[in-house]
Amino acid sequence: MKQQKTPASLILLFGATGDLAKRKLYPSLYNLFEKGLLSDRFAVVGVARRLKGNEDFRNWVKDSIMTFGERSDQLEEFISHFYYQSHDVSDSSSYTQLKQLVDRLDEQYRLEGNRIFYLAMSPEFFGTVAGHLKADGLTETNGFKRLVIEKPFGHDLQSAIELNNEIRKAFLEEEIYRIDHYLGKEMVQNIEVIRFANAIFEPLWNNRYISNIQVTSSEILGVEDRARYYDKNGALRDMVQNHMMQIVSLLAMEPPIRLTTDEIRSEKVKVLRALRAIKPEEVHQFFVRGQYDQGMINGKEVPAYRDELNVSPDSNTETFVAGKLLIDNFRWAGVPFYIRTGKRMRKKSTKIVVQFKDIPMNLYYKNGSHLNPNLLVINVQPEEGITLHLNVKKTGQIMETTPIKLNFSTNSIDGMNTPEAYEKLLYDCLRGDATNFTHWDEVALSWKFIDTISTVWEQEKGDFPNYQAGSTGPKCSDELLAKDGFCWWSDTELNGKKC
Ligand SMILES: NC(=O)C1=CN([C@@H]2O[C@H](COP(=O)(O)OP(=O)(O)OC[C@H]3O[C@@H](n4cnc5c(N)ncnc54)[C@H](OP(=O)(O)O)[C@@H]3O)[C@@H](O)[C@H]2O)C=CC1
Ligand SMILES: O=C1O[C@H](COP(=O)(O)O)[C@@H](O)[C@H](O)[C@H]1O
Repeated sequence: MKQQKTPASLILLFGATGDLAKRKLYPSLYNLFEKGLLSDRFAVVGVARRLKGNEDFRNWVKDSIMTFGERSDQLEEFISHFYYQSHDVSDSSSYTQLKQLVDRLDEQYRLEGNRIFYLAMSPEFFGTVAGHLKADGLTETNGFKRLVIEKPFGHDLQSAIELNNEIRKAFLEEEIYRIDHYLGKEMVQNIEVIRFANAIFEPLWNNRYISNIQVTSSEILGVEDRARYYDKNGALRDMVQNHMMQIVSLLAMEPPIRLTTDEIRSEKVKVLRALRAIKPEEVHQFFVRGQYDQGMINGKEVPAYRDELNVSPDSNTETFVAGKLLIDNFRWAGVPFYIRTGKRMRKKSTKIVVQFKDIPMNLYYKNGSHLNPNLLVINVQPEEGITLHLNVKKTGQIMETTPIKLNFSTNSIDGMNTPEAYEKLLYDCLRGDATNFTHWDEVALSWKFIDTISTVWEQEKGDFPNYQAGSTGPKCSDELLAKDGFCWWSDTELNGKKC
């Protein structure tokens, strides 16, 4: 099917000089433009404080694309659609002027009143901006209006409810696009296709045949220059509440009756509703945490988390989380979903491993054959693809088995994938497809689950630091699986070492 062009639209980008806009949004929009997927009738208005005017802004965007994207001869034409307003979002008087600019561009580019409001700035401003957009008439338009909102969506359930109530005064739920960039990743989107387009997987996709599922997202990076945000949030809120729980929902959901936004979301929500709530006294049994110490990464010494800029020297913030989730429904009763994420780990890798149950009997034991469990590995990044681990006969005279891998890999276009994820999500949002954005019900249910864990962790001092930068995380993470008789399928194990 040929990809459709997006409808004529205006993108009003708050936080136009920020890191996210520069590294991800401009290169992604440019890719859409270059591929001919962006309507010729588009305009972008950037809002921030530090630049002076259109010219300054266009150079800024150009620089972003030349640094983080690919330059081509269409760049000048692309940036001619960019406009800027220097504006402090807490200053109520600036919105009238912004409305005039937006209305003028609407006419100039024949945008039919279609408006995307993208909030790529600190969450403390989300409510204020949404309120002004309505009060000052920017949301009064004949076309569509959509609010794209970045993470974090709240700090806990209560703050998320408050934020949601604020933005709902100006936008309907179906007009709100809550970004979870993992949902824009090629292989995360592929989970659904692997499951629902292959007769060999779906009949086995349940507690009769699967022993456990593991989702790992490890990063080499530390907190970089985001410590002010990160130290108040930690890995549980930064990665687990959103990305990891979204992946679990996609792995565990029932087949939707059709591939519409509502049907898919409704199945994901059912998974989150079936998630077994952890009681405060059970937190240690189900979740463990870590914080990195100094160590070596790629031959370079890196500091401990507590020595990073803007991190408190006695910080109790976790940079690593591993947990066990149980889904109490007919399909998944008794199957643990293990999740693990951490900063300053040995490798950048996001991977899902589905471990199938052992067959009832090993007929080949007499020749010393150890049968490895069958595994389906979904490589999300940096490699993209799937690997199926099977046992076959070792070539030769005796009936001996040997493990093999059937491998499908698609080389990722952008190495780390993230710009591509934003490109897909921007494209979806412009076309009004909210499937790969999180619904309020999903946000609320995942905060409800997470809140018990964070409350317990905040009340107790973590035994930190407890893992070296450049390692695979703290010992307690391995112990979490070992007590259930499993181990993490890291690269060494996947490459033949026994688990
Ligand atoms: N960076 C990333 O990789 C990711 C970021 N996010 C989320 O995206 C959002 C933006 O993050 P990021 O780009 O890193 O943040 P930055 O701190 O880099 O950028 C913040 C932006 O907001 C603008 N701004 C700040 N205060 C005001 C104000 N009072 N009035 C007008 N503009 C203001 C800044 O511009 P100026 O100073 O010129 O006014 C700047 O453009 C956050 O919610 C973050 O959690 C999510 C995932 C990844
Ligand atoms: O949302 C976030 O994700 C990134 C990791 O994203 P990836 O696409 O590189 O896997 C993480 O570094 C960041 O802390 C978090 O806010």
